[in-house]
Amino acid sequence: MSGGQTISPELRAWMVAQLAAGHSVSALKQSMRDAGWHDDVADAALSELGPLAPGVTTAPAPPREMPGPDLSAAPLEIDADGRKVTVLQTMKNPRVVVFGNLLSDDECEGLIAAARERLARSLTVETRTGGEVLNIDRTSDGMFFERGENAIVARLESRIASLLKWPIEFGEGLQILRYSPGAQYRPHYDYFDPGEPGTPTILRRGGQRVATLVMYLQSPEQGGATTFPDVGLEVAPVRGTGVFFSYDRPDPATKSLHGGAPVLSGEKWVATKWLREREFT
Ligand SMILES: O=C(O)CCC(=O)C(=O)O
Ligand SMILES: [Fe+2]
Repeated sequence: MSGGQTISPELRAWMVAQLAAGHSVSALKQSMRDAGWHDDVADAALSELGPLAPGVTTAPAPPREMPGPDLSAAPLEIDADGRKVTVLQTMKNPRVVVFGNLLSDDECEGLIAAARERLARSLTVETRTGGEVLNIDRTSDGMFFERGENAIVARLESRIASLLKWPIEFGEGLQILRYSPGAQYRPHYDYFDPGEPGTPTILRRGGQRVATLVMYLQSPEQGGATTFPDVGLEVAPVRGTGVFFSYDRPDPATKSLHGGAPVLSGEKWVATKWLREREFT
């Protein structure tokens, strides 16, 4: 692209006015994205504004530290707190790593057994009170464990911290989801949408989510892959394995859009660990 010709005088005036009115660069970018601009074009337009908007830097933020396994020596196996976790597949953009031998069968069964009672209870409560709006985007049943709530959860959390080199305290409690036939989780981002009014409140508990580890506790018979529609990737939901993905900013450009494809037969159970920027309180 040739420099300096991206924006019309009208657009320039609008951008300057938005910034002068106190709107953030990211809000401006979101408006441009909503209007159909591609991120790289919006970035180029914003960088042209530089001299007109003193104090506003549009230079890319320095690379931040991110959770993730150390793959610098291309290991086939990683010792994670005493367990030999295998590296089955990796992708750079989006950042995706598929792990094998992440959990034992006993651990998978233990988590399911502990979650099952609570799922039953929470479903009863919901039906009785009519509370909790039915979410058509996610038709699985779910519950959360507290961090360190039982021995299996605690062991798994220290394994994850070692594997992904991220403090236990920066992780949310483990979420368990059960998908019956027909259930799915439509493609979504796990980070909190900066444009949503509730997001600043959510971010007070540990900042943004920066990575997700989905662990398969029970394979369905058919269906139920974890899909990454931007890159056409489908990860098979095989018990004991897991898929890790990270996103260094709350932006679709991370290509971290993902979902749980409909389960066609059998039941799929997953445990999800979300990692935050800071200590999650
Ligand atoms: O069930 C899956 O494969 C995906 C789960 C997921 O996206 C989530 O828990 O955020
Ligand atoms: Fe997700």
